Formats: sequence, C-alpha cells, structure tokens
Amino acid sequence: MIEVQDIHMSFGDNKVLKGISGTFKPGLTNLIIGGSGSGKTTLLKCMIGLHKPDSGRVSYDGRDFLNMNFEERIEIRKEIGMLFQGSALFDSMTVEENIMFPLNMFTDQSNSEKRERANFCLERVDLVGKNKLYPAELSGGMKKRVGIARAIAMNPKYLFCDEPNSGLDPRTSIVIDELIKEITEEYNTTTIVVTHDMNSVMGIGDYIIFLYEGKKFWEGSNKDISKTDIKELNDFVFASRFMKAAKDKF
Ligand SMILES: Nc1ncnc2c1ncn2[C@@H]1O[C@H](COP(=O)(O)OP(=O)(O)OP(=O)(O)O)[C@@H](O)[C@H]1O
Repeated sequence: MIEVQDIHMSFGDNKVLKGISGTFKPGLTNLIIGGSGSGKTTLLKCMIGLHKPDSGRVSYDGRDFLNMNFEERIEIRKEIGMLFQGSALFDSMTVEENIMFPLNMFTDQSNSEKRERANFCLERVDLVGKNKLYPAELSGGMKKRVGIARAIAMNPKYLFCDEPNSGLDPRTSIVIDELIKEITEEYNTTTIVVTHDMNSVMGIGDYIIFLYEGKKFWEGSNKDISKTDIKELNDFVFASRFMKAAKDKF
C-alpha cells in the first residue's frame, strides 16, 4: 500500500500540488487522472523521489519515503517497477538486455538466472522468442510490452505506469491496460497509472483520483464515475458529445 498525505509542491510561484492525499491499495489498479497541467506527473515524481515536495508524506507500507537516507531509498527503488511514457527502452540493447538491465543493476544473479527471468517475463507479456530483437524492430505495442516485462523483472511490490497508452491505437491500448490489470491482480502489486485515457478510466480504474488545478477534486471507482454530477469531472471524463450521450445511457 502506498499512502500520500497532504502533498504540496511548487515550481517558483506556480503552486502545482495543493495538498494531495490518497491511499493506493495492493491488487488494485489505482489511477491518477486529470487534464493537462493538473499535476499528475508531478505527483508521480514526488512519489518515486524524482521531485522533493515542499511538504507532505509518502509512505510505502508504512515506511516514510521522504525522510529516508540514500541507502534506504535504494531498497524501496528495488521494489518499484516503472513503465515510462514512450517505453524508454535502450535502443542499443536487445529486448533481453533491456529486461535484464534492472537485474544487472540491483542483483548479483548469474547470467543464466537473469536470462531465465527475462524469458519468464517475456512469456508473461506474450513475447516469447523476441529476445534478440532491438527496439527499432518492434511495434509501439510490443515496445510497451517489453517495458512491462522490464518493469516486472524485479518482481516489484509497486508498479508505476506513466501514460501507458500514449501513442497506441485504441485496441492495443486496451490490451496493454488488461495486461497491467492482470499483472496487478496476479502479483498483488500496488499499481499506480497516470492517464488521461478514457478507456483506461472505465476499463481498469479500480480506484481513481481526479486532480483539478492541483487539488484532489474527486476519488472513487470507475463504477462511481458514471454516476457523478461533478461538472469538472464530467467535463474531463465525458468530454466528447458522444461520451456525454453514452453516459446518459449508463
Ligand atoms: N520541472 C518543472 N519545472 C517547472 N515547472 C514544472 C516542472 N514540471 C512541471 N511543471 C509545471 O507543473 C504543472 C503540472 O505539470 P505536470 O506535468 O505535473 O502536469 P500533468 O497533469 O502531468 O500534465 P500532462 O497530462 O500534460 O502530462 C505545469 O504547470 C507545468 O508547467
């Protein structure tokens, strides 16, 4: 479980996060949603230590992340899998080398153990036999799957996904979403997904926090979201005329 409490963060005079709190539970796909510039990525970066918030608390299963020393943070980092926007694979490395990268960094496993783990992860994301391909030889959806395989290589307790659907067609997006949800349930990971993809919200949003102008404006599940009357949330989620009409039929 990851808890954030009263997170404040500014860039100069720009107050980006104004007291965000939330509890992200294991086995659930937890979504952070909101319009462009609402502070989603900034919150995610505060949670994984890429930004230092001005105040507030982030805890990983009760462990106070922001007040840890360097070594303690490394231990938490080993428990975190990260799927970056755009996949962020190393172009000069093969698929297998990309997946083995965190194992090389954080473990002293033998080459055959690392290869075995890479094969296991590749199988999990349905890419058996693609070990020796380079990222340039993969489609966007395959790159994301390799990104997921790398993110789960260390068997993480916590999985962060930053806009996992960016650049994918709607069908491939759903496949990636389903994979994230399956892995979350299978390994009981605490999964946090930053997204503004409507299909993700409705498809995998077990717990959702909606950020608006730096505040948590709403929280709930995908089932609750269709019933809400909050204008700001409706304008965001059901932005198109088609979605508005669909909502009325729910
Ligand atoms: N490193 C930075 N330095 C200065 N300002 C920043 C920095 N990172 C983000 N901001 C500002 O913080 C605000 C929120 O940005 P953030 O990237 O968190 O939004 P977002 O909700 O993730 O947006 P998007 O959906 O477009 O990615 C914006 O006004 C942005 O300009």
